[in-house]
Amino acid sequence: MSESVVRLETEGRVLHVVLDRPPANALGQPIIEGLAAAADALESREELKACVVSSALDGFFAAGADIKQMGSLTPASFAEYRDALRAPVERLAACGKPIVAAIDGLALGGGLELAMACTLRFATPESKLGLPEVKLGLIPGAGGTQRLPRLVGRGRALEIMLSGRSIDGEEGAQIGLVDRLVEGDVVAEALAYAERLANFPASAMKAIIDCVDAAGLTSAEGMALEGDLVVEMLASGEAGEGIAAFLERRTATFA
Ligand SMILES: CCCCCCCCCCCCC[C@H](O)CC(=O)SCCNC(=O)CCNC(=O)[C@H](O)C(C)(C)COP(=O)(O)OP(=O)(O)OC[C@H]1O[C@@H](n2cnc3c(N)ncnc32)[C@H](O)[C@@H]1OP(=O)(O)O
Repeated sequence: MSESVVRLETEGRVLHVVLDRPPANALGQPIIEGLAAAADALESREELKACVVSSALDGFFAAGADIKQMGSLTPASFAEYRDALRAPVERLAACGKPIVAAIDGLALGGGLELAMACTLRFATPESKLGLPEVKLGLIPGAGGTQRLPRLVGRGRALEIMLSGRSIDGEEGAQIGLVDRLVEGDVVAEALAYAERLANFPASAMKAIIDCVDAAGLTSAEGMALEGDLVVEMLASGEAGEGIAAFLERRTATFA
């Protein structure tokens, strides 16, 4: 099932990971499995030297964790899926090969967290990026509270996560969340960039990434705290109201 919603296409020495789970690339089990398969390929196939992650869906990169499946989860199963989603995302972040997220549309919640786990983000000006978990009574739980501050600074990260607002690609490029603003075909540009990188030694590219990230885009303590608190939020009645409101297409009312 996962191979149909996450296509792994080899283009020379570049792995092109295409998310294709209508209607919004919600990060449910099939996509989680597909991302794990992508991490397997990057870790095991030496000939693959770079990667692009894109979406086959018009208007969506990925709209985040699957809210439709969230409402039925207990805190224990939510924690299980938190770890199931985090695992491939962190493996991609740690694979030592450059990964470009090619964003043309909505990258929200876990969708943006996936993009932030990539080495670079290329986006169109009209793309929308955000961590709206607070609107559901949740918090980002797949590394967003760790990576966003290190990419854009503490203040901007807090302003974005506390408000749950989305920013467009232009603003993303201004604050350092988007590394290349692309008018037109962002996937083609990302693939062309990745193909250029694939001509360089894998060891040198890994060394550059390792040195830049030596200070870490995440900390073990921070990831542990985020992981515990996202489950705590789900266990609170607030997240139940947030999830129900989304499913009932109404505005949530929090205490
Ligand atoms: C079995 C696996 C369990 C899966 C749960 C995993 C739990 C583990 C999580 C722990 C880690 C946390 C990870 C992360 O930090 C948490 C999150 O990502 S929470 C979700 C954050 N994202 C959002 O809040 C966005 C919600 N969506 C919207 O606000 C809007 O849909 C939109 C994206 C702005 C688009 O709006 P519109 O253009 O008006 O379109 P619609 O609203 O009608 O949406 C179209 C269609 O897509 C469905 N959809 C959109 N987003 C999601 C989603 N996140 N999950 C599931 N489905 C989604 C929407 O319901 C519509 O479907 P349709 O009604 O047409 O069938």
